[in-house]
Amino acid sequence: MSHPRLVVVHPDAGVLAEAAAARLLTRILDVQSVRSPVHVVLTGGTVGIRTLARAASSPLLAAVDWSGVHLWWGDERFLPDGDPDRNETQAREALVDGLIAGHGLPAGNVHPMPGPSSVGSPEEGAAAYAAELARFAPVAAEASAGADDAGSLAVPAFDVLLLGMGPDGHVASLFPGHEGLAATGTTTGVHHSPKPPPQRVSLTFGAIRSAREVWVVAAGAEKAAQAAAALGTDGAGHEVSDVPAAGATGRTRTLWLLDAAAAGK
Ligand SMILES: O=C(O)[C@H](O)[C@@H](O)[C@H](O)[C@H](O)COP(=O)(O)O
Repeated sequence: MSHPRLVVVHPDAGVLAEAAAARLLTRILDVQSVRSPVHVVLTGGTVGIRTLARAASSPLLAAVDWSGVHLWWGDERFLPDGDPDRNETQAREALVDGLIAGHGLPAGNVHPMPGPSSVGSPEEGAAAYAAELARFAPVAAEASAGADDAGSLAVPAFDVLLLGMGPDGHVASLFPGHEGLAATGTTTGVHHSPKPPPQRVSLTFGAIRSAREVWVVAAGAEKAAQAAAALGTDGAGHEVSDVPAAGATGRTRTLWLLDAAAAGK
């Protein structure tokens, strides 16, 4: 990794979500002052969704030109459209549908990962999403810049990629010891997820690491051990296969936004 991770600790999960939301909106504003469109990857999980809900309540919301923003997902639970447990459903309820209804976000700029309502398997969903990602990929040269694995990755130039982290150190739907960790390309189907539901679709590490900035948001004492392991502050060496969050790095910046409990304080 060519740059250090920046760790910012907030007193509690509420302040963390508020600060992450403000940071996200400000980052979108900064990016769209120099380029458009802006590509943001959302995450599921309680902290990720709470961050979106706080963004929906922010006065900064109206400062963003949402017509030039595209929203993607880092992973999705392989559930029917509209299922309340889908990351997309929760994100739409928290923020996205309000952006479409009242802030000029084009519905076509929202790119959910397919589920069983439209494809037959997580693998089919992964393939369909890879094709959608490729539709928005910049020229191959830029797309491959900074990608870890050889060859260009056909994904948009993600400006901010949000990730939650599970107590086992998973990010997106890349779980310790799972085959998805080694997946090449941009997306992968996931089975036997230790976190329900068992079937999912996820970006690969290659797609995650292609992002300009990767932000990991985590709260709660149950995350402290894996956060320390991922950040290398527990004094032990850890393989990414054991602590997937350790492999979540951005091309220009990797930001860890924690509450005090997840920071072990
Ligand atoms: O589909 C999911 O569940 C998420 O994408 C997953 O990666 C989540 O972000 C982490 O499990 C953290 O979730 P919490 O913030 O709820 O602990």
